[in-house]
Amino acid sequence: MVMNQWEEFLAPYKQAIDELKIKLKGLRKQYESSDKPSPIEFVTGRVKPISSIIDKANQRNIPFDRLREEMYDIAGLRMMCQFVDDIDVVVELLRQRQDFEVVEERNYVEYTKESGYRSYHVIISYPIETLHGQTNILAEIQIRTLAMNFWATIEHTLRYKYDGDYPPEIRNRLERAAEAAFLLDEEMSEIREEIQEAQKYYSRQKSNKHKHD
Ligand SMILES: Nc1nc2c(ncn2[C@@H]2O[C@H](COP(=O)(O)OP(=O)(O)OP(=O)(O)O)[C@@H](O)[C@H]2O)c(=O)[nH]1
Ligand SMILES: Nc1ncnc2c1ncn2[C@@H]1O[C@H](COP(=O)(O)OP(=O)(O)OP(=O)(O)O)[C@@H](O)[C@H]1O
Repeated sequence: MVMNQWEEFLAPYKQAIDELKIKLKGLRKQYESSDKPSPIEFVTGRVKPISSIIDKANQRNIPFDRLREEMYDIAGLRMMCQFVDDIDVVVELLRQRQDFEVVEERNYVEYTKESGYRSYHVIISYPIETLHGQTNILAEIQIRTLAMNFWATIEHTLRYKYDGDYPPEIRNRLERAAEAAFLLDEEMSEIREEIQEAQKYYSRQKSNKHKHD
């Protein structure tokens, strides 16, 4: 594919990411204006870089004319949560939406990957309105806690450096870090109510202060 063919191919994915970021960030805003604590801490999204699409297509033998059907992470979003239990709440919110359809779920929270990776993945089919009519694209939403995200971000960077083939010392440290992230999530869950009371108190103080400013 030449450059403007890529641009044309990626346009609906860019549009999907722009729309979905607004929609999913909107969920957090709705929680903020209610008195319920938000299960969503923050949302990010990206369109997969062209070089990464080409590498993955080559590794998996995916012909370019099958990319829309077979590569489901060209549009990718992440929803970060404070607590492990929030992940289920977010997944349920996604399942109940009318503006897209959940086509697959992968539970790497319960079934941790061998690398130590934990996250809940939801693949959706999302309708995009274009000049040529409606088209459905696949997008991947990764839902994870802040601790899971910290580990995965560091591991992703190292994976690039070592091409997934870690020296034993690094492998060992990554395993211990995954264990530490797991324990951190457990500890935070134990003091969840305490934390949420404090957050409620803090946001009440903040809004009182604004009223008096
Ligand atoms: N940092 C990190 N991220 C991972 C790992 N495994 C999966 N992911 C993330 O999850 C995405 C999808 O992973 P999977 O559900 O395993 O999909 P897959 O097609 O079997 O494998 P990938 O080649 O990793 O896309 C990846 O593109 C990464 O963003 C991991 O071990 N470490
Ligand atoms: N679903 C997602 N939401 C937000 N960011 C993502 C998502 N998936 C990957 N990213 C980020 O996008 C950047 C480029 O990702 P890229 O697609 O090359 O990585 P990857 O997910 O590891 O890919 P691959 O599956 O091809 O190994 C990285 O910083 C990665 O962390």
